[in-house]
Amino acid sequence: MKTQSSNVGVFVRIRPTANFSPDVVECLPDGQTVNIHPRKDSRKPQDTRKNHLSYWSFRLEGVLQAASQEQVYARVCQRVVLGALDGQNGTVMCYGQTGAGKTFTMTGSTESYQQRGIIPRALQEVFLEVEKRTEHVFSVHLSYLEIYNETLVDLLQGPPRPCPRGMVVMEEPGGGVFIRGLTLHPVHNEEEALNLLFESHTRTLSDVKYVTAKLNLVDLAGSERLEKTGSEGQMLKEAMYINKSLSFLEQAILALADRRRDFVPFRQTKLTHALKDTLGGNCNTVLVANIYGEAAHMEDTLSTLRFASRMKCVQTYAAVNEHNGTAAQIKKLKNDVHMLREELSIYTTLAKRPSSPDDLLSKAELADIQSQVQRYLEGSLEEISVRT
Ligand SMILES: Nc1ncnc2c1ncn2[C@@H]1O[C@H](COP(=O)(O)OP(=O)(O)OP(=O)(O)O)[C@@H](O)[C@H]1O
Repeated sequence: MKTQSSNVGVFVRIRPTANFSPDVVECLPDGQTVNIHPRKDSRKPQDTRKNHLSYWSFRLEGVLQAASQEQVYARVCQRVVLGALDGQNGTVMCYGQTGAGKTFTMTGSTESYQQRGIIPRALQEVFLEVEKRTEHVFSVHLSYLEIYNETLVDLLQGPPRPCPRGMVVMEEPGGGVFIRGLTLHPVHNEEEALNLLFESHTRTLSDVKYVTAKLNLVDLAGSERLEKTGSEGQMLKEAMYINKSLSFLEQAILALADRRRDFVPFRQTKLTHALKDTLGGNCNTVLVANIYGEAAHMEDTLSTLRFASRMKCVQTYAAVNEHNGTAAQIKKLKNDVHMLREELSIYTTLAKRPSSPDDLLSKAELADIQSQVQRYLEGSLEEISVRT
């Protein structure tokens, strides 16, 4: 399997607001660096120490300031979608404080067509590509999962009809994950698929191999610190769960970014468990860190950018998920049968016995050979032994 190793692509997108503070959030002309300068507090004495860090600098793959939805899609998501159509898993994820523009980036606004976000654009691109790539047959499936207070919720399952065994994050051999019980809906065009997350599978007819890929489009909950939310009751419970899963996400990312750590705590929450192959696994992963460019939000902006720079150190290993199709398996079995027949005829020739095994072998011997052949084809027997 051809594996491509790369670091998570990290972008920062600044929500355009009336009170943008260029003296606090400084975007360098390289289009990749954002410097955060602490606000000058006139009540505090100025720090005159030499070498005192006077600002924080973050270098990312791109700083998206005043970028249109089209530009954001092209920079952040297009290559991930095209990778998925070639058989590589992909994830695009938005992280940031409440109101900083995660949903706007991921889903977009319904106000105008130009304002549509990554999900509808990705769906459009998938179906345009499916039409273009006529040499392949594609099947696209879509599911929509919400993780709410550590409970997995299938948003496409209609009226409450929970999966009899409940939904569970399951690990596959090879490090992948899937959600058992999450419904996969076949979709045939953009309209059927809009506003939903999706999984795409491609199957090649002419070739004997086919590839599969899943594409995760993730809108995370707001990342602000709990004490700031000032919530009570159910809202407090929600905020606590959000805080818990985002801090476990941060722990997993810290462990992944540290090459000396050989254990990564993925199973602590549903979020990190479900994103296991996205973070450090077989996946092309991109993060958009959504921030406000306002002085009043500097603390949250800093914590979002710190998270983003840790994410930058995480390496993933995207591989084309190639499988042998049923046709290939049938062809292989036919070949095996052919080879076995030839082998058998060589044995009989060598023993100068009549060419038909029926003349040579007793019923029990024949049954034994047939059973050996069957087990050989199934892979449970390495060698066939024939009496000569
Ligand atoms: N780049 C942008 N251009 C125009 N409007 C934006 C942009 N980013 C965000 N907004 C607007 O700001 C508001 C808040 O954005 P959004 O709902 O996307 O925040 P969020 O980060 O998803 O918040 P939450 O954590 O509550 O889900 C929305 O009205 C959205 O339309």
